[in-house]
Amino acid sequence: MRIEVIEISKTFGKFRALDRVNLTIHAGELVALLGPSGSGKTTLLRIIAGLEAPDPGSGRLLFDGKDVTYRPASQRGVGFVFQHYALFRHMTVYENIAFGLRVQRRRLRLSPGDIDARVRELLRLVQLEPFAERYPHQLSGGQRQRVALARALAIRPQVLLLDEPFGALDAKVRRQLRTWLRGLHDEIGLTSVFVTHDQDEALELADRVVVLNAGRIEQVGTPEEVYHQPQSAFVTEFIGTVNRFRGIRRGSRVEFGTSEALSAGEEVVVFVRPHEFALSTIPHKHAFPAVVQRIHTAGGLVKLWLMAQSGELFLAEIDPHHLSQLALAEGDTVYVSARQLRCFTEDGHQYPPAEPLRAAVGQ
Ligand SMILES: Nc1ncnc2c1ncn2[C@@H]1O[C@H](COP(=O)(O)OP(=O)(O)OP(=O)(O)O)[C@@H](O)[C@H]1O
Repeated sequence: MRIEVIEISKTFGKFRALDRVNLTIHAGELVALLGPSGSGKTTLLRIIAGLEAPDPGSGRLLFDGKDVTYRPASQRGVGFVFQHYALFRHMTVYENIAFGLRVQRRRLRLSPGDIDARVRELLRLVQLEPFAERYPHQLSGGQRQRVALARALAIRPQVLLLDEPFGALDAKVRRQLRTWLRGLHDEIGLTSVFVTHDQDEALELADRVVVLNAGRIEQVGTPEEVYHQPQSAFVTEFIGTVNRFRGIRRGSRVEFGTSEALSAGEEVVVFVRPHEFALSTIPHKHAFPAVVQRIHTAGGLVKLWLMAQSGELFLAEIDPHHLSQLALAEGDTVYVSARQLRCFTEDGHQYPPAEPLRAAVGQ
């Protein structure tokens, strides 16, 4: 099922939770809605579900080209899973999954034999066959969330909507369920949309990531695109770890990290990811000096907290072998250049790619 969101806005009182949102989700895609708290992720998901209506006359929602903007949720063929699994406590796993099938309109309702076959198939799909007769309180959080998924899938929806589906679970179970959900999505060929504020979850799981900020879409792209080619200062800072510097741009040259009075030019914001720095113990033209504040060696990469002469504290990551070559200790001076940087105007706009920046740093 292809989902098209066209110019949709949503206002609560005077507050605009969604501001003219446009988005196409292709059939079979797994898409993440990612953004900080209050950015409008849940509101957008609820509008797609039919649990919330967009502002009257504000826009349209199409499913496979058909206008469903005002179609009730029960007639959209969508399955939902929410953060708090909301299973029926007095029903077994089996009954929870069967519930949606038993209450379907008579015209659509399956025979008892077919309902049983469908529930058994779902129990197998979510790997809970041995737990069919248990009650929700006898299950772990991850198992309960899989029951919620089976229940959502029982009506054979073409669209699966998930709101922070793993939010209440611990990190290890979350990771397991993520991998499992990806497999399930591919196996049954659904179109799935899930809300998360966890960037790792979005980047690992989704085909495409929609980054929301204050009710607007900042960027839509594959995980690689939003990570490696962020199109705004917001996306650059929101996805992955990044250092932010004040800088001055003159043509294709950018200066930052220096205490010298910055030469005349346009004030810009410069972002460099920790692994994009090159460190040297020898001064050179494109490097600025910084003092090593702390060295953390636990983990695959060494983390170095450095202080530039400008007073800006920043993080560099290098491999342990490189650290031993540099023989750095806390308090030493190191010369820093950036292999790659991203540069934005003060109001968050990126320079057009037509004007490539030389990776020039320092004085
Ligand atoms: N029913 C409502 N009445 C008034 N304001 C609302 C309502 N629902 C949402 N909002 C407001 O709209 C904004 C967007 O809310 P939404 O739940 O979509 O954000 P979110 O990105 O999902 O956030 P979170 O990650 O915290 O769940 C928030 O500022 C929220 O307070």
